[in-house]
Amino acid sequence: MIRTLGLTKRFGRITAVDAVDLDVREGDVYGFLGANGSGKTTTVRMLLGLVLATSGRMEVLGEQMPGAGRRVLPQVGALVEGPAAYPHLSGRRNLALFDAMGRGTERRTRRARVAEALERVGLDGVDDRPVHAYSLGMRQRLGLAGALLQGPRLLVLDEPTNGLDPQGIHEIRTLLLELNAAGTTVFLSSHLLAEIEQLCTRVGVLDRGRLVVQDQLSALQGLTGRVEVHTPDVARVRQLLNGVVEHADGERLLVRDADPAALNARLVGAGVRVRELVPERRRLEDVVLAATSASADRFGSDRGADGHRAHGEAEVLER
Ligand SMILES: Nc1ncnc2c1ncn2[C@@H]1O[C@H](COP(=O)(O)OP(=O)(O)OP(=O)(O)O)[C@@H](O)[C@H]1O
Repeated sequence: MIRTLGLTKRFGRITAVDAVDLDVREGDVYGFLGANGSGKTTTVRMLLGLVLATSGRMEVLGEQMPGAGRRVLPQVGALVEGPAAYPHLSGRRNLALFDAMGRGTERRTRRARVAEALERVGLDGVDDRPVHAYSLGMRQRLGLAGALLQGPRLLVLDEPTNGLDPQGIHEIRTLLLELNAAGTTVFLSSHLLAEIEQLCTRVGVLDRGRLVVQDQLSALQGLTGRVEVHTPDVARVRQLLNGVVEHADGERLLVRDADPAALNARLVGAGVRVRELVPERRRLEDVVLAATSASADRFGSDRGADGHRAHGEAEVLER
């Protein structure tokens, strides 16, 4: 759905986007993650033909961009930072104008299209208020409604939950998952790890303009080769598994063992009361922080208890 090769954008001496190779596949909910200033918005703007690339190639829906923009963009719903609207007009009126500007949109069905888009984003009850009376969250929803008008094959959203309260974030997340289940590919940028983790199937991470990670979320959250065991019989487990208990925190132990079933059988066989036993998975946060060391603090979290680098693969990709 989106492929770029060596996509680069320079603003004078600043390289905002540096040789990025994006690979967004049909059916993905692709999370484009990066700290503030890492180049997300600039990339999104290039994909939509709003900014010209300095160098590199881009394909959207299988066609070369920006050349094929007239054919491609009507099939792409977009929400880029700070959606614009006429403040003195209602949300409904704004959407009708927006729809009228779209290519080949049928006038006869406009009213129904606008009503459906307003309903989808939960604005149908307040649609006659002028937009200047909208909260930031309502404006964001209106922008999203605009992106949905044409029933797009691909949605490109720059920080779609910006300014929304937790309830609003939950509603947008549900909406995006519904749209995706109905066949829409979603590409969204965010600086929020938790948002990406809850929503996305595939993840790309930008660090100072460079794509340092790109993989399926499930692969990034791969097994660590450790098993987390919760038990009141901590001393007994330590005695039984001499040397492979790597970490203990109260009744929670981390055991170096790649076979949870065998471990469980051994512990239970020895009379240990096992409350919970799960294979440990890498956290997206650790993968991202390992790959973006210089900007770690900008994601607003620490490196974890032992400060370790989580994953060799991410280190290879690191500059
Ligand atoms: N029009 C411009 N002129 C000069 N520099 C720019 C321009 N647009 C962006 N930049 C610079 O390019 C870099 C990347 O900016 P960009 O807005 O793409 O990042 P971002 O990841 O979207 O950040 P944010 O989350 O804060 O929106 C920044 O250093 C920014 O200052």
